[in-house]
Amino acid sequence: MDRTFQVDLRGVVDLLSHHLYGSPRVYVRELLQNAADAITARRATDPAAPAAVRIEPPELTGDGTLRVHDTGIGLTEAQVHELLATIGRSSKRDELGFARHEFLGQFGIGLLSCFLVADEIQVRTRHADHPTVLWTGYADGRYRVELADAGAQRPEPGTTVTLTPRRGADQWLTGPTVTELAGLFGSLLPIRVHVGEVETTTGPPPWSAAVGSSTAERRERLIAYAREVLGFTPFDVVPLSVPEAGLTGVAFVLPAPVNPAARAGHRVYLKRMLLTEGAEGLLPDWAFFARCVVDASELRPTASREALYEDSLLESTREALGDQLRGWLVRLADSNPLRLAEFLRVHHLGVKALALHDDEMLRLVERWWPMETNLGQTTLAEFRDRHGLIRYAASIDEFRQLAAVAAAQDLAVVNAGYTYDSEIIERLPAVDRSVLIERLEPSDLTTRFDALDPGTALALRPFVATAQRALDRLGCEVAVRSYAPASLPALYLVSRSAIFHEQLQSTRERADETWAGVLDAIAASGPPERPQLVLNHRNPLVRRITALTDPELVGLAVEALYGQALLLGYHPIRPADAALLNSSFLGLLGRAVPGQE
Ligand SMILES: Nc1ncnc2c1ncn2[C@@H]1O[C@H](COP(=O)(O)OP(=O)(O)OP(=O)(O)O)[C@@H](O)[C@H]1O
Repeated sequence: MDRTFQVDLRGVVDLLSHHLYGSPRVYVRELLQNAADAITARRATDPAAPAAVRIEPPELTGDGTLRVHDTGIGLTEAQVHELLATIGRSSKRDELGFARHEFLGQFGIGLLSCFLVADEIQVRTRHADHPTVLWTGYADGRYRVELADAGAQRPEPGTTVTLTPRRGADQWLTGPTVTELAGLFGSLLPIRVHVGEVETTTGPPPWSAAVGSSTAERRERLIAYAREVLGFTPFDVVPLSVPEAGLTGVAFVLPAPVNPAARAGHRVYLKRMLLTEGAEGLLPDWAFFARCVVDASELRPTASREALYEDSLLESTREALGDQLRGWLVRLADSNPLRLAEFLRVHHLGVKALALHDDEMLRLVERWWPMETNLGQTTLAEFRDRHGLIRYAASIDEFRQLAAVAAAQDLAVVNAGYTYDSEIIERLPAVDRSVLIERLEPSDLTTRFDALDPGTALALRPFVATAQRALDRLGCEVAVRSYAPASLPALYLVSRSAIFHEQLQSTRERADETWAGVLDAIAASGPPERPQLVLNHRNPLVRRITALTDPELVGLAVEALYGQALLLGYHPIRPADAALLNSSFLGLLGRAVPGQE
């Protein structure tokens, strides 16, 4: 024999309050929603019917209850039995069970949220000329349906919901709280809502065309709205519209940088009822510089009505909104580059992240974002115009090591060590094949240095041999060249393959046998170029050192130059380097300080 499920209402209410709804305050939203839907339903057949909701908090009812009156369609006795006695039953779905477009509700559980704050819910309702019906439900699952006495008939169609607060929940029903919640959730509703004498509806959304006669006025109004509701003065206001989702609204561009990883919360209304002040997933991740306030009629809520339901419509809406923000950026670049520069100063990380997969944004960054170079700040486009190609150092350390020396050789270099910069540069040729790029290889610099004349080179051979002996154990090659600036005595240059080999070596020392074997195989694939200490023959001190005859002093001096070049070039100091720095310093000090032990 088939049986029917029994429902433990207390269990369901517990589930709702602890696992579905974030706070008991949602009961106000659910009541407003039912009232608004009932009015919509009545007006579908009687467009001239009144459309008003009045909430009377306990301060006005005087008996400790809260009452919500609406001029909606009301329910017949049969409907009361059918709709109010079955959890999950709703009049707002079509024959196929789909949510009906014109209504806010769809799940058939909203009224239950009143049990979060009330022990008893009473619904007094009248549909058209039918008699007034009284339904009383209790938190323990009992309910009663009765017809009202002749003297207690409602004079007009509509519904009054009366809540008797549960112990400890009175604060959710007080006048000030209900006024605040009715304003929060329902301020944009297209019907008038009063709590006592106070109207909590404010008319159409502030971005709608009906508000403010001119665009400038509307903008001012929106800026004031952002200040009041979101707490900041926006950098700009971008109108949004996605007809497919029945969405209208605005994006407020934030005036200060935000952490791109921080989830952006948007204020979302569905059919003019506040869904949430912190919706996620409305904009693409890269658009973290904007906060939206939107109203949509086609997007769906999750059952808790506190978030947007992730479906293909939300996905295409997100894309459309992303396009609109991108369009705003491109327009700004064309119409007001100064303003764009200001925007980029604040939000360049977001724009750069976007440029990694968006050609238009890539061009925008190339044209407008000033990058650090060893010849001052310039945009990539200017740099390319001036130098024919984009030469860049891919890390900040590499740039620091080489910037001054490269500049002295008339070699312009972009510092592409900041987040996304080298990826952006490397992506440019894919979008515009005329763009030439070249990653600066530190060891390439030596090819720009002047060789010494053969006579000098020959005379320096003994010195180079002694110096080389001193640095052999550090795996470093010694060379003498002549280059600018003369003030720089020595430069330590490592090719990228040598850096890789060094990292491989230090991992090898810490690795277990299997892993070490793998690393050895990689290392065997090609002998690394050795790092070079390039002494500068134009430097007066270096000249004096090359003239020394005492091999011990030559060793100490070269070791000291090696250490100094490492430090100046921001190279990592290995234990062997640290020991050498120490011994060469003490050795030189020992030589410098006169006297016997
Ligand atoms: N004020 C009202 N006037 C007329 N009918 C109402 C009213 N409140 C509730 N109802 C009826 O009771 C049904 C159940 O209401 P309930 O709030 O539980 O669910 P819902 O509004 O249909 O969906 P949701 O769970 O999404 O709010 C509604 O579908 C509606 O038919």
